[in-house]
Amino acid sequence: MVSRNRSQVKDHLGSKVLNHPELRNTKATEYMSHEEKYRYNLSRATAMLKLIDEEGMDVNEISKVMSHTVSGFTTPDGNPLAVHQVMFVPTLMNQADDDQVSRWLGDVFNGTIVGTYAQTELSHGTFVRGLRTTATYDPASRTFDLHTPDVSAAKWWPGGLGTTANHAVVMAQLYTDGQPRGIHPFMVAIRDRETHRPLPGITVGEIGPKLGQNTLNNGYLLFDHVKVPRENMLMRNARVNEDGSYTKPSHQKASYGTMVFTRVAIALDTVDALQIAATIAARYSIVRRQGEPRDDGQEPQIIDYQTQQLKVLPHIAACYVLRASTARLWEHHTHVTSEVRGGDTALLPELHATACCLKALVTQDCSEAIEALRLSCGGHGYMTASRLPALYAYATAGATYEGENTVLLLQTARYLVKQAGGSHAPPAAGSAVTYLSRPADDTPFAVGSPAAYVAAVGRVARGRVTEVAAALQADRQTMPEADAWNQSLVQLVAAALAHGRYFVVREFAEVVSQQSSSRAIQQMLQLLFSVYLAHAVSRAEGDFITYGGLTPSDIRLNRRHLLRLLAELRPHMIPLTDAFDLPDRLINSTLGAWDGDVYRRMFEQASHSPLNTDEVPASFHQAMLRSKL
Ligand SMILES: CC/C=C\C/C=C\C/C=C\C/C=C\CCCCC(=O)SCCNC(=O)CCNC(=O)[C@H](O)C(C)(C)COP(=O)(O)OP(=O)(O)OC[C@H]1O[C@@H](n2cnc3c(N)ncnc32)[C@H](O)[C@@H]1OP(=O)(O)O
Ligand SMILES: Cc1cc2nc3c(=O)[nH]c(=O)nc-3n(C[C@H](O)[C@H](O)[C@H](O)COP(=O)(O)OP(=O)(O)OC[C@H]3O[C@@H](n4cnc5c(N)ncnc54)[C@H](O)[C@@H]3O)c2cc1C
Repeated sequence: MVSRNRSQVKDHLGSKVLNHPELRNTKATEYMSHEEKYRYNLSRATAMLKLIDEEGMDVNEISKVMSHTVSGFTTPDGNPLAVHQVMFVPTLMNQADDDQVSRWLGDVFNGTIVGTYAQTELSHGTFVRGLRTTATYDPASRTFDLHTPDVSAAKWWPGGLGTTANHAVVMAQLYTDGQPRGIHPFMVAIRDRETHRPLPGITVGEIGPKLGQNTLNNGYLLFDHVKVPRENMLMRNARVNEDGSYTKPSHQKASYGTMVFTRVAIALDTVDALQIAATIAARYSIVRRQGEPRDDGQEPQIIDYQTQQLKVLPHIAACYVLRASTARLWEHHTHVTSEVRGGDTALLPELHATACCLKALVTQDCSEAIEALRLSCGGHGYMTASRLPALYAYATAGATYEGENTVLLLQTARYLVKQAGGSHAPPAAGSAVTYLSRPADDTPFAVGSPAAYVAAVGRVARGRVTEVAAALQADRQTMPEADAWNQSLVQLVAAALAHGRYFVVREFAEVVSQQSSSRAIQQMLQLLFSVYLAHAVSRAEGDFITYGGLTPSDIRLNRRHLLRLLAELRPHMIPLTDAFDLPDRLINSTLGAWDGDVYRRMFEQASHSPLNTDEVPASFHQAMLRSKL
């Protein structure tokens, strides 16, 4: 099938999903039980999977229909097949060898095999090398013995594991010839394909309610000496031969590949959630009027308060800036993956560093922004029907899963300090870290010049990285490595975030400079960029004085500049959010519909409360009688 770019995909497939016979009629799920919600979301997830199969979608198309924009409509409480689609299938495609792919993929695509990615355990998520599920090879029977040594090593969290999947890619410590060989992936049947009952030796179930995403169907899993055929270790990278001899992978972290992919997907996707939240808050801020009437006799629209502009508008700019850099990362990931498949792993370390950093920066920025946008809607933003709480719950999960953000930023920092100290292979042409080995960009700071802001963001990144690299180097002379590293953790995280910010603004500077189809569009992109940059400086004024070359007077000027820019952006707020092209059914918010009919919608949703069915609910009398009041 011919590959389509992302925006074409949206036009082509968006309407297919919205008009699909099994998807077009939605139900409110707020008052459903846990089980009813699961059934509703699972049946819709299954319809989506069939659609993906029928359409023969490629990975770009799948990324669109699995994106939060669409999946918030198809599976509003979390997709129990998300991990199957986003992690299980890609792991098979990239880590199974050709024989294994042909053995399993037919059954995966016809829906006979439904899988999950079972890595995290009760006592270990972050420290993957510390996982304690074992896979011990026995050359006599040519099987692996999968075993959970105690309850703390139970797999805990995998999405879809609870009650949905019948297979799992299990990440386990491999032992051959009595030697530990590190973490490797194994394809394991966990439930019977016909009856769906757990197979012998398997204990499996669902972990219980969470802050949000309650039908992701996260589960637990324990193995009691479960025998798995040798052919079920995924063998594209490392191999175990029949006699138990072991062949190492071409890259020591080849088995971590799925995590890199998912981090890239999460970074891209969390911006979708921000776009929805920004659209809701923008529309509500126009409709909502409150305060002393003005000359025209009307109470002011809340967006005309300067404070409200600061709460809403920078996040609209962030949608544009973060969308550009995450889309670029997605393309770069595709390129590097094909190089790695061809045996060239040279670009992998930097891809890993960038994916870690962007996943962390984007999920942190987006969850903070969505919470700010929720607060900007006052009391009504607290209601489930505004959709803002669920959007927050979604974005903040992204700060934890697929690598807790602090830990991922430390991976990036490790790469950066090595680059700054010259102890890593020099970066390839076009690398995002060449600035570390060049003199600082001394473009003088000038309010109103995006290029000057970008240079200052670069000086902050360079200053943060080189400073912490030097501190680390000095500490290494006087204390053990682990202590020296721990001594610098806070500064390392700040350095990685500063690097991420520089990456993001350079990417957007390129987007603005390359935009040539319309002068008006270019001016609008420049305005959005200026808002993003001025806001970035206002959020980290200390850094810009310490490392960025700004003076206290520049900081004061920037504060005024930001507020002026916000006033300039305000008339464009609605067209800029309309441009996200989100139909009401995808936004699904009482506050964020296109027609602005907020108050009618709020009453309409209240009418669904089961407590309003009878004038006096039976439960009231029952509870009063029991409490002897
Ligand atoms: C198609 C679909 C598209 C869109 C759909 C939309 C969105 C999807 C949205 C939602 C998805 C749904 C649900 C999400 C479900 C989430 C699932 C999970 O959470 S799965 C579990 C994830 N777990 C983690 O991420 C664990 C985090 N920890 C780690 O990754 C590792 O422990 C570590 C922190 C990287 C450390 O590893 P280790 O201890 O082994 O390594 P060192 O730190 O010692 O480093 C040594 C060396 O290796 C390099 N390195 C580490 N990792 C990688 C890598 N992945 N690739 C390349 N290189 C790597 C590291 O940089 C060091 O290099 P050196 O300095 O030595 O040169
Ligand atoms: C909704 C959801 C879905 C998930 N889905 C899956 C799934 O499908 N499959 C799967 O395998 N897993 C899944 N997970 C698990 C997830 O990947 C882990 O929870 C995540 O990687 C964080 O690990 P942790 O829970 O061990 O956190 P911890 O590491 O225990 O984090 C706790 C604190 O310790 C700090 N910390 C830990 N190590 C360090 C360090 N080295 N340096 C500094 N600080 C440190 C962290 O910064 C954090 O503040 C899911 C989790 C969630 C919430």
